Amino acid sequence: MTALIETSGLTIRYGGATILDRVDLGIGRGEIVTIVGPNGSGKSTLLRSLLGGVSPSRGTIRRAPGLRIGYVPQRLVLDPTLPITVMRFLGLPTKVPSEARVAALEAAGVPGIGERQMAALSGGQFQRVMLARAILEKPDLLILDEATAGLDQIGAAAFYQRIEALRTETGCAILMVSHDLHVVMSASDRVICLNGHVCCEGTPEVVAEAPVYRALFGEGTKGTFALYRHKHDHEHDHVGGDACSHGPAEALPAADAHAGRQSEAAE
Ligand SMILES: Nc1ncnc2c1ncn2[C@@H]1O[C@H](COP(=O)(O)OP(=O)(O)OP(=O)(O)O)[C@@H](O)[C@H]1O
Repeated sequence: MTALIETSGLTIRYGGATILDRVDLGIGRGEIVTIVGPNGSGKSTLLRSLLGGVSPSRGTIRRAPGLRIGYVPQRLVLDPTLPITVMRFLGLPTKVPSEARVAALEAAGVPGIGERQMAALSGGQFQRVMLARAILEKPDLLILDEATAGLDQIGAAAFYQRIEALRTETGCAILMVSHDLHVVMSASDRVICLNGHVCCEGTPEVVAEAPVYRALFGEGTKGTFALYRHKHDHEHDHVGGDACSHGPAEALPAADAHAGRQSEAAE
């Protein structure tokens, strides 16, 4: 299986500053990948470059032909005085049949709020509407930039649960930036720790134990993730599961983990 999107030696410079340095990354079909990293480590820049908004200074980004990407931004500020219903919002900027908009709201876990005013939504409902908007793209890859920022723990857990269900229902891959180093969705097949370059990657458990992750985030996180979990009544195809075979001290070589995943995922 080839990756949906793949970067090779991706380097982004703004002026004289190197923001991303030779990042190699690949997202396979149906994978859930979470990016963590300190403020200013280049997470949003990486997403922007994958979305095509920033051109590489060096290196390449390869997208599978016809790749459809849905994007849930970090925040979208709407004029609170603007009277616009959820249904109308979902019809902008391109006209979408109302049945599709209703179905997207259902898939996002907020059926029946179509006639509500956007300005009257709670933070969690607003993010679900943004998710519905991304779902309308029928994405192969859903990219979320700190989509649970501002949600409380229960709201974030419910949001993650919906994301995981979406992957199961549609088979789309998920790439998300987590705003909270303590809380990473446990369904992540892979966590990538970014600090201008890929520091380490692997399953959430492996990254949480990686010395480089602990060195980067220190005692502030007690060196661990508080993983969001919920009961599973089904099995996941953990394409990144090869990283489990590495002991904690072996979680450093990001490129190796990626290569292992690629070969395991090969059909
Ligand atoms: N358009 C730009 N021009 C110049 N510098 C930029 C630009 N966009 C981002 N940067 C710089 O690139 C670095 C990485 O920013 P980025 O927003 O990608 O980090 P981040 O990891 O998403 O941060 P945060 O966790 O705070 O959201 C920062 O130092 C930022 O100031």
